[in-house]
Amino acid sequence: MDRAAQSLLNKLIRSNLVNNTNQVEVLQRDPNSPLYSVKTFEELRLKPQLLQGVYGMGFNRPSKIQENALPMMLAEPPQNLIAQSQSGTGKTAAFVLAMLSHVNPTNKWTQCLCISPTYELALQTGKVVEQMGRFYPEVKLAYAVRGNKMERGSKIQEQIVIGTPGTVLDWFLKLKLMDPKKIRVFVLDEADVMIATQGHQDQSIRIQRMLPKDCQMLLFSATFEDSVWKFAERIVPDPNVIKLKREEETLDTIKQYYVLCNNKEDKFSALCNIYGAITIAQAMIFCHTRKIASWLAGQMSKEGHQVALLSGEMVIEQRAAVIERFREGKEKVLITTNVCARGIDVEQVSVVINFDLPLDKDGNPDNETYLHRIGRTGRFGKRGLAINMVDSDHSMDVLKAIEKHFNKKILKLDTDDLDEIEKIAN
Ligand SMILES: Nc1ncnc2c1ncn2[C@@H]1O[C@H](COP(=O)(O)OP(=O)(O)OP(=O)(O)O)[C@@H](O)[C@H]1O
Repeated sequence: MDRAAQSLLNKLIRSNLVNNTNQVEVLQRDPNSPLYSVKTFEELRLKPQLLQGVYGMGFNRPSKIQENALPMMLAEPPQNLIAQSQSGTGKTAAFVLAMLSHVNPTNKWTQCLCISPTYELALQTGKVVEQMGRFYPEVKLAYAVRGNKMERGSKIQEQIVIGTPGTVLDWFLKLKLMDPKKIRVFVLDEADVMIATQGHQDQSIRIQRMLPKDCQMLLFSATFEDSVWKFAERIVPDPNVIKLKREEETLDTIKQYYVLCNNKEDKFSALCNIYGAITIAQAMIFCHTRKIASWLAGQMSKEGHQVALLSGEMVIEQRAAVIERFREGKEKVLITTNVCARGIDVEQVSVVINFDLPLDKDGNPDNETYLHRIGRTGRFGKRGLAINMVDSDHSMDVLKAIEKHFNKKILKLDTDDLDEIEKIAN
């Protein structure tokens, strides 16, 4: 699954703010100006209509990233900002609030422009604008996305435009629907997804160059590799920078076991043996390929074990529905592949089963994915259980390598010893 699809999926399944106790790191453009952060939305002196919108969305107080980002974004004169924090920490809500605050509704032209990597992501952001601006109906929103046919030369009256880079360029240059010189706030969302497409990267830079020097530039990203950082610096001159430090994932509270099997069928029977024990809580089962995942799901169902399958063949909406059912506890066991499950946080998962051990594309042990998979159990001090299925000398080597890498013992488990398993699962 590509990054844009992953990001969209994350948005569709997220029902609330990602729980976060991490520190925020702030690098100010002008270190002499006092650092200003807010603990309440009132302190921001938002327009009453917007404060109403914020509370209407069920937000009580600013999230970690919003505490620092909002005062900077709403400052006079406007400040440029690069903000990085993992998805679901409130970035979209923050820049939407900034756009809505800076708009002058009596001016019937585009003043705020936000670009997103895909059509679907642009629509998701638009929804947030609509929700948050619910009590501010004078402010209008237009979507610069493919399929939104516009007549050449007709001027856009909407104050906020959200779109994809190609269509935005067309609206500026070919169709002359808006005047780049009148843009006051420019937002580039999901920079890490944006640069995954070379064309988008070039288009974004072209757009940025057309904007006035004093236009406020804001850039957001969930990750911050060097390439994203380089791109960010080209888009945002003299930036303030806000980063959310990532939570360290550890394996301390997770008990790890392995089960010795001969082949895939053997692994399947071992799984059936422990099904009863693992369904005391919720479990995720990881397979190496879609094919194995659907085979396993089929076999489990035939045996009368209820399982859900999350697979790459499904469209985003179907995947979101499966994850939603799992999250609600309607499904106890979710069978999936690596790719599908990246970034999905389901807090109540307490058992992770590696039906296949994680390998990178060269077939070597993939420690990072291992941590990622089993790190989702044992969160917030809860205890977790990881069971690895080993079915060849090679997979035993992989297991040993993982054990060595994390310097944590992975114990042998006998799946015929039901008493033992019950004890562990409890
Ligand atoms: N201050 C807040 N209080 C409560 N909920 C909030 C707050 N800010 C945002 N949320 C909610 O948290 C969820 C994630 O927020 P948001 O989409 O803004 O995160 P994000 O960092 O932009 O994520 P992504 O990287 O996927 O774009 C949304 O459901 C949003 O409505």
